[in-house]
Amino acid sequence: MEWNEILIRYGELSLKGRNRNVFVRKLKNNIKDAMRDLQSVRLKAERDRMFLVADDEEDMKKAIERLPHIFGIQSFSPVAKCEADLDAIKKKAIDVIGSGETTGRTFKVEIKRADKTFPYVTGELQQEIGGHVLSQFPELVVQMKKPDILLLVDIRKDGAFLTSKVFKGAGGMPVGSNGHSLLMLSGGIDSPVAGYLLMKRGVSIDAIHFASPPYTSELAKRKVTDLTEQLSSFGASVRLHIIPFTELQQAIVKQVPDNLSMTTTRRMMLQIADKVREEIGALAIITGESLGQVASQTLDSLTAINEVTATPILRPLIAMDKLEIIDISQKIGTYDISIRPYEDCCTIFTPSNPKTKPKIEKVQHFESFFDFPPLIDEAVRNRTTIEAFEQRQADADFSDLL
Ligand SMILES: Nc1ncnc2c1ncn2[C@@H]1O[C@H](COP(=O)(O)OP(=O)(O)OP(=O)(O)O)[C@@H](O)[C@H]1O
Repeated sequence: MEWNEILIRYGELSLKGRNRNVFVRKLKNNIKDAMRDLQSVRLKAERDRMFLVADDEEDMKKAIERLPHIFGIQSFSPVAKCEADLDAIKKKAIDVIGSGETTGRTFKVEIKRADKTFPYVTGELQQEIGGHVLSQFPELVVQMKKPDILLLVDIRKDGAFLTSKVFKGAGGMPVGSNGHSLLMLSGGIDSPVAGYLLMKRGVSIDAIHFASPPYTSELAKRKVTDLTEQLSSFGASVRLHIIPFTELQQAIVKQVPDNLSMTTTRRMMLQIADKVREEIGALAIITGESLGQVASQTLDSLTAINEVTATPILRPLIAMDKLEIIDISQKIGTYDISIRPYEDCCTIFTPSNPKTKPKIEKVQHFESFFDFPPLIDEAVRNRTTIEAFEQRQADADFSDLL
């Protein structure tokens, strides 16, 4: 079956009143971005829906594969086009219905006649087309309420457009329509899920990762770049900042008693993240923390860690169970990357008996014997930023075509 265009429905976007133009524009850009290598793809945005047109059949197939990942789309339907002529419509209706399962299904035809000059009234058309479909697929049963197959026939000036399949979109809001944040991305299971959930609410992200070579390997870094790439498939590219953290971790191990070193490590990470956040103009920091999961994630620990900044810390997983988090990570394709067995900087320096109720004054006391701020600034300065996922140039080259 050859589809000529895809009808894209916005869902939540339609609730957004005054902001809707901004949302639609963002969504359009994100779709363009995801399709930038598909030369024949064009987009037409209307008030409450968008059409993706592709002349090339392969491009159309790829577009159908990619659309379910893009936030802000509620559902989409591939559409077949024919001449606005009753016989042509009847013929096309058979192709469209025949492209899916018909056994044991209920069915209904719905007509939309934007072209009022078309020489049949809606009731007549419904009967003609419905009768023809039933003569070819006698197994179908007509049902007016909630049919399994709804054949939509939209008659416009430039032709008739038929569709019968509705694919579920990713929902949520277009990435970038709700501000920018910095995700602390560890390489574990949780933080990629945290990033995904905020992206789903329309937040665009940069990611920051703390690496401690030679204690952490190139393969551990690769894991994080792969996670970043996977997150980039949800509607907007993610830039990754890799922080050299070895010197600071060694200083922490020397200066701070074993049972408080995890708290200090987190406080240092957060201060570095906060400086990077400021430099890139992000408004909040996202982490994959979930209450009670490990010693550094008790309310007391989170309070002691949080004390170093007034920046909002978004913790979308805070009340989730590990199994719920794993379930999402499997669905979004990050789980298999996260379970690769390479050590994270925190795992290697993990103390044997970290305090679950660290006292802020004690932590501050031990930190005061060493001049940490210069090391923090140096780590921020010496970061490596991977822009590979942005492909801004590619976007710019392609934008004229859309
Ligand atoms: N090396 C790191 N680089 C960047 N962020 C980190 C790093 N280690 C930890 N974090 C951040 O701190 C959060 C808590 O980390 P921790 O290791 O305590 O928990 P976790 O539940 O194992 O999280 P994850 O599964 O994301 O590693 C992480 O979700 C992440 O946001």
